[in-house]
Amino acid sequence: MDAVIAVPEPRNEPVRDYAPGSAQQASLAARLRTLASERIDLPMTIAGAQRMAGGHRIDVVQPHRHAHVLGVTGNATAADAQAAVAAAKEAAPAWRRLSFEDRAAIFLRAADLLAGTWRDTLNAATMLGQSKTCLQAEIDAACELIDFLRFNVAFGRRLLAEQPLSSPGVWNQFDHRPLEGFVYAITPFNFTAIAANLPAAPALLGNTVVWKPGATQQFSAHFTMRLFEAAGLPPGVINMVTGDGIAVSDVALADADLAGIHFTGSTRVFQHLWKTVGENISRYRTYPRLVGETGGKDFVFAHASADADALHTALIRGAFEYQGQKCSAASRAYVPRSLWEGGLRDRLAATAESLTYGDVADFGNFGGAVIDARSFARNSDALDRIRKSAECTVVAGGTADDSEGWFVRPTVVEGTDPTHEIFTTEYFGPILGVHVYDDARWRETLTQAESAAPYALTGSIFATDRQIVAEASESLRFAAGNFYINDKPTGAVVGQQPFGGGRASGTNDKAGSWHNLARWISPRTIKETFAAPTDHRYPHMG
Ligand SMILES: NC(=O)c1ccc[n+]([C@@H]2O[C@H](COP(=O)([O-])OP(=O)(O)OC[C@H]3O[C@@H](n4cnc5c(N)ncnc54)[C@H](O)[C@@H]3O)[C@@H](O)[C@H]2O)c1
Ligand SMILES: N[C@@H](CCC=O)C(=O)O
Repeated sequence: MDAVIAVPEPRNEPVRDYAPGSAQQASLAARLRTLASERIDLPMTIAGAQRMAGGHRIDVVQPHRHAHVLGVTGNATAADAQAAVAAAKEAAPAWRRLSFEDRAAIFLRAADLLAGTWRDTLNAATMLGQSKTCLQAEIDAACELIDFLRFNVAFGRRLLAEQPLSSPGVWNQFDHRPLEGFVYAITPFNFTAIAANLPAAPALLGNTVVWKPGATQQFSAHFTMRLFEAAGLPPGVINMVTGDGIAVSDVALADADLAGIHFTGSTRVFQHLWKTVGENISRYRTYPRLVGETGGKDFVFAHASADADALHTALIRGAFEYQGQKCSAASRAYVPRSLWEGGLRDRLAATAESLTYGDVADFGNFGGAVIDARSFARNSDALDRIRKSAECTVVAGGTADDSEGWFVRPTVVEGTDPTHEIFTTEYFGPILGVHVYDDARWRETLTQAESAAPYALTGSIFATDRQIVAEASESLRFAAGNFYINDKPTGAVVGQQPFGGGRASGTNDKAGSWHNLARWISPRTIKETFAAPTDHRYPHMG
């Protein structure tokens, strides 16, 4: 078709509230019961074919009831990885020849399916496999993923429209090529939407992908792959391999056609991948694009002029929603003594103690369990150290129990030393460190907080005094890629707060924005001259 096609104008997907007695809650509860009653195979998908990975078997369980196995997956071997890389290469020519509109239609259809008949399935899988409450699943597996799919099409269309100037007699064009080679997408356990977006965004722009989800997210990743297929994704465009990824990296990072890594996860793993690419740099046909969004130690800085009610709610939601397992979670707070001793400490402690963590299929619970035994050990070991530390006072929580699920209680710790590990280390659990400062020392405290941790992902300032807001915003300019004024540091919405951070938090390529999509194209500049010169001599030569 000869036309410049407009794409549908995206709007953020409305969030359902699943109120008690609603048809929405009843329908989701029914899907939860069905998925929990089955024990399914969680295979790889390579060139459109499903088969179990060749390595050892891994049980995928409900974190809040770890004896309950939802499905069984396998660890991908080097042979599995080679098959996935080969399938991505094989599918590439036909996929990149399809028009942008044809590719976009597949992902727009996936968004519509997810907004409709697939919504309960992906939400229920995310609740059971990742221990999210219905609201936390809804804002992730439904709304954020629908938004990624729809907004990326609009951002992609805008990128393709970007063309160079042409002077008289010349026509200059950008050919927005996909990368030359395959993209390796490696995704974290904590967001179903991120896991889906990391392979989908490069694929939209004509790349083919090897996707390695986190093993503990494999239950919802399985249904995400089925959703893409239902939307018409051709075989080989996204090839999903399962397990820990070690053998997959051995193969993919050594391949001459590795064109990019799209990673979200811990800083440690991303640095390992980057170093390996560096060691292999002379093997590659082209320099691989390295996009990684990684860890955080996200802060809330409160000034004495802050609204105490808003601050209290932001700390509770920011630190303890999804058990503190958002990369954006508030895990360190700086609070003036007047507010802390004026009631905030007691209120925060009482609310934290009242939060119910339990089975997420019980819609009355505020949260669930942390993801696995490794996370439980990391958090309970930290609590042991905190309890023994002379610089720390546990104000709420401080306990953990893994007898049925990997439960860590919402914990508030007052710390006198702002260089203590509670202000510098990412625990990825429900532990909030609070440093209480003398009101007059807010500026020194702000300066210390700015670089207390190596990360720079999210952060908030709470103040009603505009001078303070302006000064803090300037002083903290490089301390967070997503900065919030009088709001919690979590809950970024696609198209509204493009997400990502700097320093040890990543390459800040802003998932769900044109900035990220630009990393998955390699423009070719074409100059055509209509009346080419036919005399090599210049006028100044006489
Ligand atoms: N900045 C962001 O946008 C963002 C978003 C979500 C999560 N995170 C971060 O992710 C972390 C939590 O997620 P996680 O526990 O899944 O992270 P992780 O780093 O443990 O794992 C991430 C992925 O890397 C894989 N992996 C590990 N070693 C590998 C290797 N050698 N080769 C290939 N794959 C390998 C894992 O299996 C998983 O799929 C936290 O640090 C959190 O801050 C960041
Ligand atoms: N984008 C999410 C966090 C993603 C990381 O886990 C938020 O803004 O809360």
